[in-house]
Amino acid sequence: MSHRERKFPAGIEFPAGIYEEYAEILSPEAAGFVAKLAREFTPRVHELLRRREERQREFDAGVKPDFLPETREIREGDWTIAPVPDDLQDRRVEITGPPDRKMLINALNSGASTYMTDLEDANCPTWRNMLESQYNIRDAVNRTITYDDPETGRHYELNDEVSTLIVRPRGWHLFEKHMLVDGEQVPAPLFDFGLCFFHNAGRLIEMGSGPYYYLPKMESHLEARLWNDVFNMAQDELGIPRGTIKATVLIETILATFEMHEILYELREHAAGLNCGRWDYIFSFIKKFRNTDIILPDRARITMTVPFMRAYTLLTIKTCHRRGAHAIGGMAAQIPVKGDPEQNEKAFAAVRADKEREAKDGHDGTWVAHPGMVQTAKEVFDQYMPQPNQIDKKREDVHVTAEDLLEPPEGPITMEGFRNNVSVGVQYLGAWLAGRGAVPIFNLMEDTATAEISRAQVWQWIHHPKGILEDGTEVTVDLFRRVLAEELEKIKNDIVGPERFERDEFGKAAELFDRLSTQDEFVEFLTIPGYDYLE
Ligand SMILES: CC(=O)SCCNC(=O)CCNC(=O)[C@H](O)C(C)(C)COP(=O)(O)OP(=O)(O)OC[C@H]1O[C@@H](n2cnc3c(N)ncnc32)[C@H](O)[C@@H]1OP(=O)(O)O
Ligand SMILES: O=CC(=O)O
Ligand SMILES: [Mg+2]
Repeated sequence: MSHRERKFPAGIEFPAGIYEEYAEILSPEAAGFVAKLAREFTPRVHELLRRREERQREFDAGVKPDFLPETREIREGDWTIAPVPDDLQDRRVEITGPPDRKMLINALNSGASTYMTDLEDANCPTWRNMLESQYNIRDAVNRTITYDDPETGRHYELNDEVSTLIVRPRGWHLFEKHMLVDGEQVPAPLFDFGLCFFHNAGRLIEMGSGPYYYLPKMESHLEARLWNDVFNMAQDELGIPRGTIKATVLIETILATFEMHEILYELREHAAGLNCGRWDYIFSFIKKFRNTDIILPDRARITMTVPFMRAYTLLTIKTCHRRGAHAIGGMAAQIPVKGDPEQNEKAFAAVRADKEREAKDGHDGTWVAHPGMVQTAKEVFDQYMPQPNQIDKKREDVHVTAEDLLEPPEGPITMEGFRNNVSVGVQYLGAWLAGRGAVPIFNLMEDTATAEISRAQVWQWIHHPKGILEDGTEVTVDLFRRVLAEELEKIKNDIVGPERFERDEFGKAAELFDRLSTQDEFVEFLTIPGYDYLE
């Protein structure tokens, strides 16, 4: 039946229609469920986004974030989160990736403890991608997913033992323009979570697992409260007991770091831990303080061992363990390097070192971007964490102040760093506009969060009086445009080749990157203007 003949509850529209092959995903019942969530919660989403703008105005005026006086009792009180199910107890290696059919199968078969399938940083939100992802996830949950690669002839299917599935919906700042409820775009997280929960929660529970999520890019405990209310309503609607959903929150904004106890408290019936989303965290740090004195050096110098990043991860571990929650580490961007044994060895050594630091610090697990890295991360955690998790390592020796969290690392801005940001930024946008949300660039995994760092630095260095290269050259719009033109030539001739250069629409990517970098107002998320370019 075509979607036009199907009867949707009043007030629901799909302005671009529905691809017939994914029609079951947007059944009238599923769409009605999403619409209920949207009617109930859309006004609160807008209110919380306005609050983000207000706080930004405060930072622009010189106010520094701090721990909240009004929630002191929560920080000082003795409470823990509700127990987590067995299949979330041991999370030593978590693989992530977009819900592409082949990658879903490969990730679930990878030997990682869990797999976070990503509708967010690793995914480009075209209408087709959003529906196909839901379709693929549903097939994976039902264990019916298969894939036959037309290029290699290889057949893919799930092993008997697979990783525990966790889904990451988009963040509160995005709206799904292809579904309207009473004329308003549906908040993207409600669309993603709503469909996923509606189609899969019952089956997951039947199979002895549960509806598990990762929640991205939150900036306050009030945003966590909103998620908690969404979960309660969703569970009530489907007759699933409250507390069945388990959600891990990414601490990946500088503001969320000041409210970690509060976030866990709001979600205490549904919380499954916190994760150090390091790439968005760096982006958020640059973004929030862009109009202040704080300016960060080259992206390559902002490592996990600089003091403010260490302060953040150690405080996350201490906070989680006090509340009986898992503290998951983050993503090292290195992936296996094909055809270059020396670079390959370096990539593995970098991942090993990163995971060793995390395991020794007390993290209860970590992220990898590629199946080839699962074994390395597992070996490290097996060595330092023979038990399922190390929540009993309370890290009471850790003392982190607001000043520690806000101390920017020293270091130069170099021409090499500037060029790298320009090249990575435009290469990523080229891929993203062509529908791919995660790509290898210069032997590193790049996704929305890492690309945001590159383009935010370019904007800040152009607009900030301290945006001066170590050789004394001032970073200006003219310099940016010259470097962009030169980097585009290199990309076309030496990196992707003229054919992919055309196909991936580098013309549009350069136009968008120029806009993001040179316009006076900083764009909050590149995906917002980027979305206007998608069908
Ligand atoms: C900041 C953050 O938010 S981090 C979390 C979000 N980011 C991510 O999840 C990125 C995940 N990683 C990826 O998407 C990919 O690894 C990329 C794009 C970086 C590289 O992918 P490719 O170029 O395809 O890598 P490569 O060619 O080495 O892949 C080899 C095999 O591993 C598979 N593979 C690679 N990465 C993954 C993954 N993350 N999950 C599942 N399978 C994967 C490929 O599909 C391929 O399978 P095949 O041998 O059956 O054909
Ligand atoms: O989502 C993870 C991050 O590092 O950003
Ligand atoms: Mg992120």
